[in-house]
Amino acid sequence: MTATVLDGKSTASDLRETIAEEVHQWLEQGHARPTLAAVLVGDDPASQVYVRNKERACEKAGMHSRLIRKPADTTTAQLLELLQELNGDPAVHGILVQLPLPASINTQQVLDAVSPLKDVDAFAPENVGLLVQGRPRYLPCTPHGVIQLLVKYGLEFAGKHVVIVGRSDIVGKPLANMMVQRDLGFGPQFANATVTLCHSQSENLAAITRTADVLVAAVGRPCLITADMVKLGSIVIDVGINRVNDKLVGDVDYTPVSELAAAITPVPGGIGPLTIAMLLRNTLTACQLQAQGQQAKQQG
Ligand SMILES: Nc1nc(=O)c2c([nH]1)NC[C@@H]1CN(c3ccc(C(=O)N[C@@H](CCC(=O)O)C(=O)O)cc3)C=[N+]21
Ligand SMILES: [Mg+2]
Repeated sequence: MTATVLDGKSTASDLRETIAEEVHQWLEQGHARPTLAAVLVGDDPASQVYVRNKERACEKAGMHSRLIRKPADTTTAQLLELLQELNGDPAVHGILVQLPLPASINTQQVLDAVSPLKDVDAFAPENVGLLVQGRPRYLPCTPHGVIQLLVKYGLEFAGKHVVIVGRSDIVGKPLANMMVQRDLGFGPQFANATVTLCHSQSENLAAITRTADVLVAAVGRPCLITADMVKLGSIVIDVGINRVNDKLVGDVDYTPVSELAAAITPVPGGIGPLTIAMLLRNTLTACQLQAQGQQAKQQG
């Protein structure tokens, strides 16, 4: 078997076009231009690339992006002050604090300072709770991208065994929460999974992953998923982004696994571009929610 390669790049491009049209209509109705503020601390080269991609994607979709660069020696207190300003700025709708932050910074404290209404990463406890309860305000960008790609290719997963490797707050945990729901708006066939969430302490990892109908790798370790860990005819989603000798690779040993799987995502060109498209979606949603809030206040 040779796997279908799931094209995240073209799927993301289609989604961005749809979002751009919605932004256009939104502006025609006389609303404010959706604006994302991205906070980048220090000079991590990978973060520079992501943030630049996000900026470019925003502009192409008709949104504003405001990049706020801070030196690596910025203090936690200074970031808290910056976030208070952005929270209070009515021209800023979405706020993203690019991770990882320098080790000297209290990351949790900084993330907690982002207003839940502007939290386009869906990291805030309130937004995580709403998602767990099946009534999300924002869908987390990378997990949302995974589901959008499965929807695009008609790869239904209701009742299937989805095995996620990696329990991060940015991918593994929220994706598990999404896939287990009854319906998040993609239809019940793109929900209702039987989800197993694995991590570094899981015993017999390969025995579990071999039972996966859909296997998601989200750890950040090259070649973590080898062919012996994959069921014939399964769907393999590689969320890993690793730089090896200046080359970008995922967490999956791609060539041997692609000979077993029915469908597989490449790296690059898989989930990464979808993450950015879903960030644009959340920025538009943020702008719409804040316009509603303003209207409610005026009607008081
Ligand atoms: N607050 C926060 N939110 C994030 O969503 C967030 C973050 N911090 N920190 C870092 C991770 C990683 N991430 C990626 C986004 C796009 C690509 C992407 O577009 N990748 C391209 C290749 C890009 C390249 O060439 O480096 C691809 O896979 O084809 C990758 C990774 C978002 N993250
Ligand atoms: Mg820290």
